[in-house]
Amino acid sequence: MGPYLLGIDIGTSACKVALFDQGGNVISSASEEYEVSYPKSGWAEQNPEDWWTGICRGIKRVLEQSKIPAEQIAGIGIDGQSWAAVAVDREGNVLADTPIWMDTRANNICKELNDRVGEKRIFEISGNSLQPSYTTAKIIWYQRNLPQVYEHTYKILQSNSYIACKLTGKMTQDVSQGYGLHCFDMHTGTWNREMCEALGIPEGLLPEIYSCHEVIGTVTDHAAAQSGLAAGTPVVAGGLDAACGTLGAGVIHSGETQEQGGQAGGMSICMDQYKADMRLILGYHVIPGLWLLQGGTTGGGGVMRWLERELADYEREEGRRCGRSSLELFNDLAQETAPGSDGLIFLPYMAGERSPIWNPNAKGVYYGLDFSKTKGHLIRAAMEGVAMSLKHNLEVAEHAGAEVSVLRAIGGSANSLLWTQIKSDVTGKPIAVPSSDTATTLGAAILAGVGVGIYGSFEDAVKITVKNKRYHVPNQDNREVYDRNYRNYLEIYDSLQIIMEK
Ligand SMILES: Nc1ncnc2c1ncn2[C@@H]1O[C@H](COP(=O)(O)OP(=O)(O)O)[C@@H](O)[C@H]1O
Ligand SMILES: O=C(CO)[C@@H](O)[C@H](O)COP(=O)(O)O
Repeated sequence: MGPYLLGIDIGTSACKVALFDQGGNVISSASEEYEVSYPKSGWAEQNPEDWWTGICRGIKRVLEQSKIPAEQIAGIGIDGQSWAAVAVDREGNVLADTPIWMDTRANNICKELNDRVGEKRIFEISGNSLQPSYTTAKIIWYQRNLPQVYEHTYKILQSNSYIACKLTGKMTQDVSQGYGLHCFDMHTGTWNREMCEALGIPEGLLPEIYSCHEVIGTVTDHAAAQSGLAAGTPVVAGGLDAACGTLGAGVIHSGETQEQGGQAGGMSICMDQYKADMRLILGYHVIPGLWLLQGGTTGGGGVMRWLERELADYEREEGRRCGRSSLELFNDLAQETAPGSDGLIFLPYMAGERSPIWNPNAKGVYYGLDFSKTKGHLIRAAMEGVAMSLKHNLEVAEHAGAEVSVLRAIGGSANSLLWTQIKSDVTGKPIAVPSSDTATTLGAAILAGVGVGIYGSFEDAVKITVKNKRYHVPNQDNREVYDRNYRNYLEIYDSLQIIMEK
């Protein structure tokens, strides 16, 4: 066993693999993209086998670039996107593409369960309102719509536990991903038999629950041959991407807050006491004894990814010529536009919206177009709209009693100085950027480091590994224009909601 730790992140747009030394420095890293398919309105699926293929490719690249023998890896941690429902048979074979966290196909099932079981009862046990994005109703959807899949389903896994299973052969459920299921008791961190029965989810489908840093097994010979890892390397249970990113950003004490800019946006407020709110999302942190009160939106970095896909033909070409990315050139265009985008306002509800409005029928909207508006306006307004959805969630959390001071940014969007500054200006909160591209994989690697005993505690691990890169302070000159736009942002949704429901 050597001195290195491997973090694996199953993001929505790509998987990332990063090799760290014990000081938290990235020795090498790789990212492998994959697709989300949207076969019908409200559906968003991925093939878990694509995650595994990407991860194997990523691990090989990381080992090759670093020239570090796989035997030198002391432990592996995996984090992943939330609320998948990976149906596997007894051998761990995937039986169907999984609906991911953006998928709202089970909306009617949620309505039915909320009526039958009772919204309040569900919320009191699970700490969350029952909504279609979560795993719960997706299982019932399989029961009703894919009986041939359901019949052969041995367990339902989450994204990280599926990859942990590919590596070790063990089927597990980590505590931080428990929040995807409303038969998970958020007070005790255990499955709740009574709620399993009420919701119609057989307890046998649910894997045994582990702490996120617990070693669940070691890399099998088969997985070693596929991935290039050394057989026998310890693997910990891992956790939710947002929670691992929270750890990797150094958010480990009550009152500290992570801001998230992956495909999804939002924030996670660390708490040492149970505090739930129907409009937000409650889960366990990857650190025992702590909870995260989260705002989780559907539009984060994904909004920019969509704009880039649709509008960046010129910037891609130009970027190749000048050695910059199309997203960097997009940032330049947005920078040329005035704060407030001259009144252009964007609602980032690109796959319905999760917290705090929970409306699967919500739509993305540009309001305020006229002939003077440019591509720069479209980009900047999109950045501002995502920042306003963050502000909306923060306001609800603060109203519910949470205290938020500094935000610590994670995810690809934090690569953009402009976007991070906009988020700071719009929310009025300072934002520290610890290590934008690697916070999530670092969190996963820290779990492995604590699990195999390299770090004596999470506190020690964070002190040693987490570094600050930048600090953004709200610019008071922009306060008035952003406050005005935010009021309009809320009003535009209120006015359009009735049309969105049709
Ligand atoms: N320079 C940049 N400017 C704006 N957005 C960026 C930049 N770099 C990356 N992003 C955004 O980051 C997102 C990817 O973040 P990441 O944390 O890797 O997401 P995920 O974990 O969901 O796959 C992309 O959707 C992209 O829009
Ligand atoms: O639901 C959450 C966190 O609670 C989302 O953040 C998803 O887990 C997606 O993460 P990214 O792929 O956007 O990083």
